Amino acid sequence: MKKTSLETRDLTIRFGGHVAVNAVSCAFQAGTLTAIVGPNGAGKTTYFNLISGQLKPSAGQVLLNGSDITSMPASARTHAGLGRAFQLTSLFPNLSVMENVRLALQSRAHLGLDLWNVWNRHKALIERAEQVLEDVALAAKRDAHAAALPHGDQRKLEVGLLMALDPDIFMFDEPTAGMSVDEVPVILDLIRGLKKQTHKTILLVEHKMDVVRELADRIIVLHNGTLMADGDPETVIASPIVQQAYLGTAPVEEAAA
Ligand SMILES: Nc1ncnc2c1ncn2[C@@H]1O[C@H](COP(=O)(O)OP(=O)(O)OP(=O)(O)O)[C@@H](O)[C@H]1O
Repeated sequence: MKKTSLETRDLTIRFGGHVAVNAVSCAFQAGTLTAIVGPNGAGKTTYFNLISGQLKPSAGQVLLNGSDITSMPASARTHAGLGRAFQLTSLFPNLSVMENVRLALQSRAHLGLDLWNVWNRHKALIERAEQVLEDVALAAKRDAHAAALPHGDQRKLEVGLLMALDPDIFMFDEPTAGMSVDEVPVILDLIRGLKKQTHKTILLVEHKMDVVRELADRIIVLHNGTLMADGDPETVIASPIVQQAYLGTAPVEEAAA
């Protein structure tokens, strides 16, 4: 039995009269990549925002390793091991690619004051930063300002920063959106690599069904903020709700009946 690392219980948020996430109860396990799918406006990003602490729920709870973190701020959740790729605009656009990765690594390492130790760890940190840049295929652009990178490279850097933080729980929100076809495999390879670390929990919001089909161990479907399906990829992809949402067959209400 795999260990539950993250759980939401009856998680709900209302914007005025609109219920964007509606009583979603779901447990996520270490060693499992769960894909979250659903039509545009289904509530996927809002659900992520509630988990990572960018939004406060109207009702319900978020639990991390069994502890209630519903009122914990986003930064404390990151320190507790919940990692999400953030938009670069909120990071350090005027620093180089390398400096951004080093800062992410440093914030994780909590360097102390023992100078010898600082030097040794500093060396290890530089090596690790080099590795992260290799992994996201940005080594050649290490000195470029983050803000000057083309969109696809910025997305790769976001993922690189997340890798540098090395959280227990990885949250990816459409990590390959807007990337060119030759950039996509870099990100998919990284996620494949993460899956081999069986103590990691991975959540992936993704529209591309071929990516979902290949990577997911489990799929959950959100529709109008409600959890509509949950199961192994084959079963969920074949379900009427997914067929309708992605392939435009019978209307959902009919299909779900
Ligand atoms: N801050 C907000 N204020 C009001 N309504 C919001 C807010 N954030 C999201 N919504 C609404 O909540 C619903 C869910 O939006 P969300 O972005 O979570 O959907 P999504 O499944 O991620 O969609 P997409 O696949 O298009 O990214 C939408 O109807 C959206 O308009």
